[in-house]
Amino acid sequence: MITIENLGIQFGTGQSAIRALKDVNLHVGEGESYGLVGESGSGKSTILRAMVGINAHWTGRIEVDGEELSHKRTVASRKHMQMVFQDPYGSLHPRRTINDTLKEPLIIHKLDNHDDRIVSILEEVGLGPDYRFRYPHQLSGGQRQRVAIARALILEPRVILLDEPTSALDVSVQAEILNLLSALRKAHGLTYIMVSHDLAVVGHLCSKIAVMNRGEIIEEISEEQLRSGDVSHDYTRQLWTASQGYDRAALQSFKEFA
Ligand SMILES: Nc1ncnc2c1ncn2[C@@H]1O[C@H](COP(=O)(O)OP(=O)(O)OP(=O)(O)O)[C@@H](O)[C@H]1O
Repeated sequence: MITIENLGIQFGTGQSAIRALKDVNLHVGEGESYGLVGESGSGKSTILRAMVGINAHWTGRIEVDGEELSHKRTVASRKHMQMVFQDPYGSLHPRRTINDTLKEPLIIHKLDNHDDRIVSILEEVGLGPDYRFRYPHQLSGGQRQRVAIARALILEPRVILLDEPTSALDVSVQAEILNLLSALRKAHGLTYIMVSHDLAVVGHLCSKIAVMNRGEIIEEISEEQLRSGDVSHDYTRQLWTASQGYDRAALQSFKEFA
């Protein structure tokens, strides 16, 4: 479904140039959920931004659903690949009702039956029709992120790119949103790429995970490796230990205390 070959991006020139991506290669099968983890600045979001055309000066090859992407995306080509951002408040217009927010992509992409589509998508993301004419500030963080997911889903895309979709939320709400994303993927046969700096969050949703460091994928790990911790790269092991994190640390300190 998604194939990326030798993807490279440089920001700036000369001495101040940053090679944000260096020959990134990855493949995501149809209906799969693929995670990108790594510390801040490792290049995770840059991959998603190149795919949706926000970063347009990439080199290499990106193929989605059998179509090779050009550097400039057309409206039609954007419909099938939607992105959900980290900050649901920042990504929703404060003076637009939820109805207006959900209607906008339908108008841009010339889809009909606006009312039916809006009511049904709100229900799918767990928000009843009462929310339809509210403004973002009248919703909780989790509810706002549900609206952002509805906005992506209303165009019936095949691919959704998730850029830290839960990191602005409380831990209990994070799990709800991850469960919702997982259910939607199964119900609609969606393909996901999800970025996070947290291996535990990505592990909740993804069956394959690429670990990034300084613009490169240094290791790709499977669900089984994630469970067992059988990883080869030291950096991946550090991330894995941190994700097992606090139970073990707590146990260790308990032993020391005893
Ligand atoms: N538009 C830009 N102009 C200049 N440098 C950029 C730009 N976008 C990203 N970078 C740089 O590219 C590198 C990768 O950034 P990117 O946002 O992809 O990292 P990330 O792994 O997603 O980190 P984070 O988790 O903090 O979002 C960083 O060094 C960043 O400063």
